[in-house]
Amino acid sequence: MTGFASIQSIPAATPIRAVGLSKFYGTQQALSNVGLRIEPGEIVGLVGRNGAGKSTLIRALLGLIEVEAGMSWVLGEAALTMGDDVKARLAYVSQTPTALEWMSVKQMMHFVARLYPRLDRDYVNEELRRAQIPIDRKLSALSPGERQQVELVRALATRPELLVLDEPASALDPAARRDLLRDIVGRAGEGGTTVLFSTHIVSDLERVASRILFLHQGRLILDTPVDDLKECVAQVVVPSHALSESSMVGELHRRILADGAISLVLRRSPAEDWPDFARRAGIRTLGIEDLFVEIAR
Ligand SMILES: Nc1ncnc2c1ncn2[C@@H]1O[C@H](COP(=O)(O)OP(=O)(O)OP(=O)(O)O)[C@@H](O)[C@H]1O
Repeated sequence: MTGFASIQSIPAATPIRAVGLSKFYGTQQALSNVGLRIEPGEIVGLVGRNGAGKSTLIRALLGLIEVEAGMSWVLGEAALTMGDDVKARLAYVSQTPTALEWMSVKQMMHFVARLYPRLDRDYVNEELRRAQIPIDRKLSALSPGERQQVELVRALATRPELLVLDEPASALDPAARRDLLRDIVGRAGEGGTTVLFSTHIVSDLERVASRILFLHQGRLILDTPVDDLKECVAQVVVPSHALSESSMVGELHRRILADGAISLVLRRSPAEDWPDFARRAGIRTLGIEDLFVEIAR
């Protein structure tokens, strides 16, 4: 009984944790000192412009690439030396899946079933039938959308504790995308699966993510619950003489407008008020898409 009680009180391992991740490709810095922590059951959306470093971050978090600085842990284990037991609790779908291309869909699923005893074959059969995937066709002969669906079915069928998806919906049609999002929400809600996914599709984020990570030029400039975004991130436009050149506390982004004024994107904590100068200038709240566009300019 004592043993049972103590097992119950052990906290679940943090699905993802990272400190100080920095990555260079040659002289180009793709990640700059990124730290984060994702808790069990969260659905976290990772956004940022093309080339912002999203895929690099995902690969670094999972220990699929080496980094110049920092470290990450997956389900409590150092990512670079993750054991098979942890790998079996994790499912990852890359942006452009290329593995096992010479196999048919059916052969690939049989192969995966041998590696993952937890693979839910009924789910595989049902989902492949529902998506009308030609299961005798080679993976290399599928359309990009079909290929992406097969990978997602494979990943979801292993009933992972942690699901990491890099641009999972990029090749999917609206119906397939809706099914995927429904599945993700269902898994997180009922099954307690933790989900990290990158996307450019802002409406997908708004529909399913509980938290948003905004990556810009390799830096994690925003990490916030989606519900706090409207309250805590805003744009103000101020005359250039009103600001010093150095960036201020809570400043996420600044740019000079055609008339010389400065557009600032600011962040505050829910407990704080906006600074006086910002309230005087006028606060414009930003949705995810507005924020994306403002920072992308
Ligand atoms: N293998 C590589 N060699 C050199 N540079 C790379 C490599 N992989 C990525 N990069 C560069 O690192 C930066 C980040 O790339 P990454 O693929 O992580 O961005 P991303 O945010 O996923 O982009 P996208 O939204 O277009 O998929 C880019 O400037 C990219 O050109």
